[in-house]
Amino acid sequence: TSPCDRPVPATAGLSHDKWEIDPAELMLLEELGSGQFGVVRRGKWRGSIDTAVKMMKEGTMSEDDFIEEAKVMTKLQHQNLVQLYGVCSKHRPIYIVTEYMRHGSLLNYLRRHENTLGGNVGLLLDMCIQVCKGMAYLERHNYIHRDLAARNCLVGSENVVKVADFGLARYVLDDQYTSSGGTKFPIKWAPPEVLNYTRFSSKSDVWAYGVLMWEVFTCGKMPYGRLKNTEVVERVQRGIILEKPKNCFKEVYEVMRQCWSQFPDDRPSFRNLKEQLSVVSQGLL
Ligand SMILES: CS(=O)(=O)c1ccc(C(=O)Nc2cccc(-c3cn4ccnc4c(Nc4ccc(C(=O)N5CCOCC5)cc4)n3)c2)cc1
Repeated sequence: TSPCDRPVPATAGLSHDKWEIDPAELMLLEELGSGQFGVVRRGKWRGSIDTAVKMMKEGTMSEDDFIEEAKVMTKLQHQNLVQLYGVCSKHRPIYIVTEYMRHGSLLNYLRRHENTLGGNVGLLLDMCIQVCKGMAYLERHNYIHRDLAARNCLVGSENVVKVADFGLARYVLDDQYTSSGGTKFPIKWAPPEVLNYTRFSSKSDVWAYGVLMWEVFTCGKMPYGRLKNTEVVERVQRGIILEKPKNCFKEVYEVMRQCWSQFPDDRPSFRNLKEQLSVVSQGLL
């Protein structure tokens, strides 16, 4: 066959996929935790940038689809979203590299600091408002989280709280986690339309946000206590909602109740929640 006589485009080889991180620029440090998805370690990127590196165990996620989505996720930038720096996808396991949050998950932080946080309603409300701001940004970009909960938010210095792993749930392969009948499905954070039809939307994120507010004001209690998933589904479908936490102002509980309206359209948007919560915050403090 005749050699290709087309000129080589000037950009050939220069296409630095900016969401692709060179593992040689990453120095892996101590383990931060692990789960069925693999291990998370602290890392230094380009010598000085603190990162968290999620090393995704093979078979836990549909990697090619995730890598494609990573291009979009790196563009989602907000002070209350854990920034995705990029991925190392040229080897297995793939690495998901994000900004580092030094105090770990919001859930563990609430439980560890219950004695100091419990009485500080202003701080608890501020944490809720920070999560709401991150979620309002995702809502504005028509981006659905699908697994909003205190365990999926992270705490940094000066009580900064950020939303993590937005959209990641779509790529988890474990159908115990993805199907609403599965043992790992987050039933206690799901509204009726997700339980019945797996219909996710920003309004199903708002329902989950109401449960996150309850987690914050109970300093990390398990919603519905030790009730079995089937019992929770039955209650949610009958319109029974979580009770008001002890040290929670009724104005704050009123916001949670709105998030738990049976019909998605009756729930506020995150944009509206942000306004309501700042009025409540000014009124109470
Ligand atoms: C449902 S799923 O899609 O399969 C899924 C499941 C799990 C995950 C996931 O990322 N999990 C996970 C597990 C462990 C650490 C992370 C994890 C992710 N991060 C992203 C940014 N920063 C962090 C971070 N920071 C931590 C964690 C723990 C400590 C710590 O040791 N502390 C003790 C002393 O006091 C301070 C805190 C410190 C910083 N931990 C994330 C993501 C997706």
